[in-house]
Amino acid sequence: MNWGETAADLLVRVRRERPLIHHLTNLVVMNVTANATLAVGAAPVMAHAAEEVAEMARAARAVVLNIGTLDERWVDSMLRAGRAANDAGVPVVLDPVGAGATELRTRTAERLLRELRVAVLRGNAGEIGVLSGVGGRVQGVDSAGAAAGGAALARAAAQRLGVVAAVTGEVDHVSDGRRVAAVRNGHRLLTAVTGTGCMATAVVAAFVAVGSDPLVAAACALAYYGYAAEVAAARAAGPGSFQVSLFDALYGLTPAELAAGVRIDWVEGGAA
Ligand SMILES: Nc1ncnc2c1ncn2[C@@H]1O[C@H](COP(=O)(O)OP(=O)(O)O)[C@@H](O)[C@H]1O
Ligand SMILES: Cc1ncsc1CCOP(=O)(O)O
Ligand SMILES: [Mg+2]
Repeated sequence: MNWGETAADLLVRVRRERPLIHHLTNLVVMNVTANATLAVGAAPVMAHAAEEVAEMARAARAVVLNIGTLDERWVDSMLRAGRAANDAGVPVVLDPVGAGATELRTRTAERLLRELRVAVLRGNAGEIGVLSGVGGRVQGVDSAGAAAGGAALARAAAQRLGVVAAVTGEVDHVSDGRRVAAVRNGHRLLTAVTGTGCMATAVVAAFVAVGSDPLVAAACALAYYGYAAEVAAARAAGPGSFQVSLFDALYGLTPAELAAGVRIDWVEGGAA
């Protein structure tokens, strides 16, 4: 499989089709994830009201559920949106922000995974470690480590939870329970800006909206995002200018540049 060509094709499709991405997301990243969705070439809408989320989810090409600043009403809206998306065949992408840090977050992420069909679960190692049962620790919204490495963790999470699991970190690992891909793009400045995991999830949703294989779409999305971060870091003086440059790089990368910059390989199960 030629990962560079595949990622470039998916980027072209996002920009051509401009899929609507319905986000139920947190108060911290509401604006930056809408802008990341736009910079990729997709169309964001943020909608939380119980009265409208089912209708909006049915009209979308992907739904993002992000529990970063959850409360009871938002969880109810997430379940309604997720059920409508499942019924309409619209993929659901879950970001379990802070699962493992508090009971509420852990229980809510588990409930969403139990009651909905989640296409892609994107989280840090601690969050996925907790939710998969492999073991992990989470402090606030950050990973404090997991009981297994990324590849084993992604595979176990996918198998146990019935999802494509995308475990991010210095290297990202994406698995459907059989195949595991490693994504080696990225830059450490991503750890110096809040919301960069949530933005990664938004980019994954845009690629999953146009792709037929959620593992491949998620891996290509993370490579694109990580490569954009590499380009942005080269132009940045620190976290502030890096965040601005990241939007510019996501927007400005050409498919040919992406094809040349992608660093993905199969760790297990994929064709050569
Ligand atoms: N040490 C690192 N070096 C390079 N990229 C990283 C590093 N840590 C995380 N990233 C990247 O930052 C983004 C957010 O990942 P992560 O920090 O795991 O999520 P979260 O912000 O949800 O905890 C991902 O694109 C990931 O690849
Ligand atoms: C700081 C914070 N607190 C609640 S949500 C949030 C943003 C977390 O974003 P990310 O997981 O992408 O760093
Ligand atoms: Mg996060």
